[in-house]
Amino acid sequence: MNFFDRLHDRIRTVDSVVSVGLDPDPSRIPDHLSEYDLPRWAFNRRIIDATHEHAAVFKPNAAFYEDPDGWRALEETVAYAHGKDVPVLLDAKRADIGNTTRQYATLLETVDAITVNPYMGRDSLQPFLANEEAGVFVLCRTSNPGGADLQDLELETGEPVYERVAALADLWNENDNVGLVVGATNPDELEEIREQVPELPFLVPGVGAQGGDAEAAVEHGLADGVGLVNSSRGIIFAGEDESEEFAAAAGQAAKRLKARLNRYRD
Ligand SMILES: O=c1ccn([C@@H]2O[C@H](COP(=O)(O)O)[C@@H](O)[C@H]2O)c(=O)[nH]1
Repeated sequence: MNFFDRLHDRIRTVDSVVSVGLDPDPSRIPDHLSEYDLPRWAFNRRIIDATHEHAAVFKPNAAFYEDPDGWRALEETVAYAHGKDVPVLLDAKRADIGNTTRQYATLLETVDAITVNPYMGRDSLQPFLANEEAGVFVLCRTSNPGGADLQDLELETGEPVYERVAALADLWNENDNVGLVVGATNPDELEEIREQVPELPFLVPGVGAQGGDAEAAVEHGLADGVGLVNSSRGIIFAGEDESEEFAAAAGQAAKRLKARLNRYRD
């Protein structure tokens, strides 16, 4: 079954478009979890237990796992999320020349969807796009302030780079498996890009810790009800608590975000 069909079902089951970001910053993991072999996995397991009923997906960012223990923690995390029937979207922002990108695309044997970087063009994305079962989210207009440096540049046609990326992603969507990453910190661009590509689901990061616009994220992020609004630190570190209560705080934060976003869903 295609990723976006599975996502559609998951959104309906939990009545939620919340993407729970699993970014277990080692400097913020409660001290009492340091006694575990894999503290990041111990942390994630508790977060998953507390939040899964509000999660349309879990979104681990690869940056928090790129070391030997980290990859083990990620594997455990993905298997545990799948055990709770929650799809996993790896925020990896990959793509490279042919043989390298073919290797990157093997990540899709483990996770359900991935974020990719369009900077190197179509051939760098081909092995991801060819995977009909997986979701492929192309970075389009990112949530960080410096996203404007390149993405807002005007091409000779007058269109900004992010619009060209959206148009290309629409062309690349031959297997109905492509989405876009558009930040909630750019509500005008969100609206503009939604008008341009009405059928592509968006992953919208930037609500919560980055202060993005939750209403615009829902209003423009969803295509036929399918799309994701991500919060990472705003959920997983909601408690700032050294006791086991940190997980309960994360569960409450995920529930609150779900309710807030649902106010804007049709
Ligand atoms: O444009 C982008 C693309 C990706 N991200 C990632 O999403 C989360 C956001 O974390 P918060 O703690 O909710 O700010 C993180 O993994 C980013 O790398 C993004 O923020 N913006």
